[in-house]
Amino acid sequence: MASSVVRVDLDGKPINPLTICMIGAGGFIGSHLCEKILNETQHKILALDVYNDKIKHLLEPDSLPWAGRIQFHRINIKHDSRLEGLIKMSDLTINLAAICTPADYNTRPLDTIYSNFIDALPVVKYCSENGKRLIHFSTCEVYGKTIGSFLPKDSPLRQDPAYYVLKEDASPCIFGSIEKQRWSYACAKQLIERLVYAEGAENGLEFTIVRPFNWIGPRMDFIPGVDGPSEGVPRVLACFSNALLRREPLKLVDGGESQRTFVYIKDAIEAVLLMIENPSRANGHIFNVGNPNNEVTVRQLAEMMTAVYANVSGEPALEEPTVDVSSKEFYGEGYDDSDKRIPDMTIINRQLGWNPKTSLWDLLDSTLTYQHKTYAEAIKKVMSQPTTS
Ligand SMILES: NC(=O)c1ccc[n+]([C@@H]2O[C@H](COP(=O)([O-])OP(=O)(O)OC[C@H]3O[C@@H](n4cnc5c(N)ncnc54)[C@H](O)[C@@H]3O)[C@@H](O)[C@H]2O)c1
Ligand SMILES: O=C(O)[C@H]1O[C@H](OP(=O)(O)OP(=O)(O)OC[C@H]2O[C@@H](n3ccc(=O)[nH]c3=O)[C@H](O)[C@@H]2O)[C@H](O)[C@@H](O)[C@@H]1O
Repeated sequence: MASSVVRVDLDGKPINPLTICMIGAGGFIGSHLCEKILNETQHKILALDVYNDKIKHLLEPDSLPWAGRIQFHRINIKHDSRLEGLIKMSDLTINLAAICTPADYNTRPLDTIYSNFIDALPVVKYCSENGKRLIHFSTCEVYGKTIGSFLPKDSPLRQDPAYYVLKEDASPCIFGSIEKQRWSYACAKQLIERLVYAEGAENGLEFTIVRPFNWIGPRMDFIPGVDGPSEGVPRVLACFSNALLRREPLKLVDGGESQRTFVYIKDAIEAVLLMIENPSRANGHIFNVGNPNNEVTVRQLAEMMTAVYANVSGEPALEEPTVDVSSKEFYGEGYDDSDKRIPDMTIINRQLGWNPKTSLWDLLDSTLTYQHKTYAEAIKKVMSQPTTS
């Protein structure tokens, strides 16, 4: 619960209550950010989204302690004249709205580009024209592939961090060719970052850009056939959770050799709250937000999730817990992948003193406990129904 004690920022100054226009508040990150803000601060939220299932518990009933501090507006920002008014009413806008599942990047490239670039344009424009601060959500995918991935496989330089650690102010953005439509998302995100940056440089927009590195936790995406389309392909956490719940092998795309660093959503949200409440330290910056200590290959992730889920569910793992699939079979033509993603933490440490805390094992343990509690029964029901063909 938010206490009445005056909260102070990192420089010891009292934090005044803000009105925050949060676009995409009904998604995975938005739902955790709303929870954190309502529980720990006195800020008000204008929550904009086309869906609100993931924040329903925060909106109802009216007797909730924070009632009156969150207002849901069902708005599609592609075409809604209320957007500018809501931005004007707020001190700060946070834009989370996006198509951000890789299965869409090569199969729905137009929707992906519109969502991540065109639809974000009015938000940037209204913030700039009305002198409002903007926190814009980009992605670690803007880095694309590492420089090291172009070196010969046996080159010792591949072990040198200079060839793979991703730095906001130094690393280049390296994408594949145009027919590799995977990069439609990263390219759209890069261009909107450049636009936000240019609005800052030319028109004085106060902005912060966030580059999340694989934030994971409860409420991420959907479980196909339960709370999302049967044929839908969510991000890896939900794909692997779905397979574990159904007792099917986890699919490893192209051998599961790609590497990722995973950060617990609750750690990452702490960083966002620091950005919200420390504008003088966050404005004008681009921040990597990830956990460099939680690196695994996708194959290792699958093995760890299998072991954790066996503990959580009490059911032994399958004898053959994984199966290999090609990216063409799994994602279709035009897929490509980021090889390795280690965030450099210098800027966020220096500006906000933030560090992630939760190990991969611990975050998988709490997340898979949530998945089991939330979905195990529903999956059993779905699987016991006769299939229509
Ligand atoms: N989760 C991660 O690890 C991660 C990593 C990198 C970048 N990001 C970025 O962070 C942001 C949020 O990601 P998330 O994981 O919460 O995704 P999400 O899909 O769960 O949330 C996005 C929300 O935006 C809403 N939305 C999309 N288009 C909209 C529109 N036109 N009008 C209104 N609402 C709209 C969706 O309904 C959804 O609720 C995205 O910009 C994403 O690119 C997330
Ligand atoms: O989370 C992030 O930081 C960013 O990266 C994600 O991209 P990616 O990590 O490639 O997406 P995942 O679906 O989580 O896949 C991770 C890896 O697992 C693999 N994978 C995925 C699903 C599966 O069933 N099996 C499998 O091997 C993918 O090929 C990829 O190598 C998404 O693009 C965004 O949500 C976000 O911008």
